[in-house]
Order: sequence, then structure tokens, then C-alpha cells
Amino acid sequence: MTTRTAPQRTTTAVALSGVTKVYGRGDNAVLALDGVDLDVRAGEFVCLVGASGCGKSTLLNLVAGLDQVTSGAVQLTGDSLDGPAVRPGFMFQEPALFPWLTVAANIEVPLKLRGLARADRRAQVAELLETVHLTGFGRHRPHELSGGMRQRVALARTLALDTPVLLMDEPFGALDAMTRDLLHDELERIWSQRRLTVLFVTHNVREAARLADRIVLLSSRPGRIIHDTRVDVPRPRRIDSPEIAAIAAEVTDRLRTEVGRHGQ
Ligand SMILES: Nc1ncnc2c1ncn2[C@@H]1O[C@H](COP(=O)(O)OP(=O)(O)OP(=O)(O)O)[C@@H](O)[C@H]1O
Repeated sequence: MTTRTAPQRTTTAVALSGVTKVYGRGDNAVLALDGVDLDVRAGEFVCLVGASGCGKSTLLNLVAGLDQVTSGAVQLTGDSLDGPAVRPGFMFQEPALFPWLTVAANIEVPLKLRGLARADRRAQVAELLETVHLTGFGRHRPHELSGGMRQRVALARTLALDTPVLLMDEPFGALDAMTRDLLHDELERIWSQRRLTVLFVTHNVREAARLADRIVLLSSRPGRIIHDTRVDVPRPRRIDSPEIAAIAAEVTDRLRTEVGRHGQ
């Protein structure tokens, strides 16, 4: 059962309890997640890491409401009693922009869906372009931009939803290291300015250590939480700093042990 509850006074933004997901039936059934309990506090940045196929995307899709749990519950709560129910924003590895629309028109889509008047939409598009450092690119089409710029547009479009919860599935996985570093800085700034709650899936343990308050490690399939690492490194951080490297090495060791146990 996936529920969207009315916001309550709580510091928990996303709560999973006993979440199990089975794909298919009978002989073809695949147990993807098995009894996952996870609380993400409002304003927290949590990275999910684990071996390929361990259920990371499945977990994110369940939180997004794109798929239904087999058993257990997913709850999204805001921290105000009178606000609307929380609908998370979702970013994928592919920016998934409308190629026939300009950058500005892409960012405007959620604003239209939210029913904003034209003048307000224009003002917000300009503000969002500035937020992702793309002022001056509003009239371009997606194919005229680099991969990093397209992901900035996708981020702006997600922010246009004005949601406090961002779900990100390998959003920088297809980018080169330097572009990724820049986007880490941008995302950290936006997360902290807007006090967002972020659940971020990545294969890249260094990226997780660079970004996260907590790194949650999933077991090989079926996915269960096997370790939760707090990253107490002051921000802003550098991906190549010794502190980040040490945390990444510790998590990589755990991941290697887990993958080794399953002979993958
Ligand atoms: N629609 C589906 N039908 C059947 N099996 C599925 C379906 N979606 C995912 N699976 C299986 O569930 C398991 C978890 O998949 P999921 O994509 O969540 O893993 P992941 O950790 O995100 O993988 P990766 O790191 O490779 O992206 C995998 O074994 C996958 O093959």
C-alpha cells in the first residue's frame, strides 16, 4: 500500500516500513526488496548505494508512487499542517526534456500544471534559470546544450514543481567527472538554500560520500538495508578530499564484501 498522507508536524519526510516488492508471479517471481525500513528526515540528503540489480531504482520508484509495494508502506509527509500532500520531484540519468520545446518552455511545463499565471511563470522561469546558472539559455533547444546543461534544465524543471522532496536516480551518471563535480556543487547549494530532502541513488561511492548526510547500503538482491553510514564531513566538500576518500573506501569495502558473498 502506498499512501500520500496529509502533512503533519514531523521531522520525517519519507518513511518506508517493511517494504517488500515482488515483480511477476509464480516461477517468474523476482523478490526485489525484502522488508526495507528507512526514515529520511526533512532536509536530509540520503544516498542509496548497492550492487547492480539490488533494488535501488525499485525503491525510488515506490517512493515516487510510480509503482506499488507488494507489502509494507511508503509515507511522504511534509512539516506543515496546512500544506498540500507532498508529491516528490524525480530526476533520472536521462534529462527527459521535450526536444521540440525551448529550455524555458520545458521549465514552464510544471508551472503550467500548477496553474500559475503567465507573468508568474515567466518570473519563475527566469529565477530557475538563474538558480541553475543557465541565464541566457532560455530560448535554446535541448539539442543545442551539453549533457551537463541538459541536466541543469532537468533540475530546474524538477524544482519548478516546488516540492520539498527530490528523488534522483543516477542523475549525473552519464556526465564526465568535471561536469559532475560542478553539478555536485550546484546541487549541494540548491539543497541547502531550499532545505530540500533528497533521496539519491548512485553506483559511485565517492559521489555518495561527497553529497550525503547518510549513505544507506543495500544488500545484493533481494535488497535489504545492511549498513547506514553517517557522513560527518563539513560542507562545502571536495570529492578529492582525504576525509571523503576515507569514507568512500570504508563503504566500498562493505560493498565488496557484500558482492563477494553473492559471487557477483
Ligand atoms: N518490471 C520488472 N519486472 C521484473 N523484474 C524487475 C522489474 N524491474 C526490476 N526488476 C528486477 O528487480 C531487481 C531490482 O531492479 P532495480 O532496477 O531496482 O535494481 P538497481 O539496484 O536499480 O539496479 P542497477 O544498479 O543495475 O540500476 C533486478 O533483479 C531487476 O532485474
